[in-house]
Amino acid sequence: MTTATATDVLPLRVEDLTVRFAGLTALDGISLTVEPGTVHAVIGPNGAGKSTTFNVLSGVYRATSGTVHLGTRELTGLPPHRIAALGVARTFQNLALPPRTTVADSLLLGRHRLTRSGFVTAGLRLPSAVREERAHRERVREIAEFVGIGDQLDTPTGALPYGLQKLAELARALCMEPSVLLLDEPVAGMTADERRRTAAVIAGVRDSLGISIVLVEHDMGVVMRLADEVTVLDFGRRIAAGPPSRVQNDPAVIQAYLGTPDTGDTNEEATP
Ligand SMILES: Nc1ncnc2c1ncn2[C@@H]1O[C@H](COP(=O)(O)OP(=O)(O)OP(=O)(O)O)[C@@H](O)[C@H]1O
Repeated sequence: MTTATATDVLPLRVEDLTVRFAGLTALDGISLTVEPGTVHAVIGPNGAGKSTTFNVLSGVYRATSGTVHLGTRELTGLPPHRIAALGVARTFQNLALPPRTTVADSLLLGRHRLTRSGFVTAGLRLPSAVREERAHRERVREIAEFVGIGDQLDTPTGALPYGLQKLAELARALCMEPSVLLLDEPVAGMTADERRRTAAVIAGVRDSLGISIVLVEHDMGVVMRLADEVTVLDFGRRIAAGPPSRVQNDPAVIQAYLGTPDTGDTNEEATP
């Protein structure tokens, strides 16, 4: 499987990002840098602003102020398809693959922006279009094998177990040949086995492909094992940042997850 080289992957820089919705400040001056080839987790209690961060990075929401750059290229304000074309791919919290389409064809959809033959040449089955499609199918097979679903290429995605559907979605994002991958709760709803398997694939995407990953995830075990760097949000503000071991023991983070001691509002499972 082809790998990205250090020069292909640029840092993703978020600077002083603020997003307001009709009086509510969802993000309040957030800054973070995703270094090339690292996993950067964005965590925080419900409503902290994680999804809003993702939606700005992928162009779904517009920033009220602040900037996002990939290397020197400004992404702020670009529409989602332009951001994707610049190499920032995302997966969704909920399954988004067409259930009756085979895994192979679903992954081919991910290669749409890399397809050069127009649909007339493809429709006429010109040799150039046939060659191009064969090359894309070969790459789809490689990527499917990389995430461990190579023997499911002819299966309709809807017939796969849940964990494999999520991996197919990750594979579709990889089919865009991104340099940055935004993963929105990639292990949510999975069994322990599926979580382990998916975490290993994500580590492989970083270690073997050199792709940078922004990870929003509630499963603290997965975050602490995978992340090189963690940014913690609470009520739209960055309350801590650093390597997992440091963030895990930060009193502000513990307090944000547990609630203030005098409210008695505790949630042991969510403790980082
Ligand atoms: N489109 C929107 N319109 C209005 N308010 C929004 C919108 N999107 C998010 N918000 C608000 O912004 C705040 C941050 O929400 P966000 O979804 O980013 O949090 P989150 O950390 O992803 O939470 P969760 O873990 O529950 O998914 C919340 O108060 C939310 O209600």
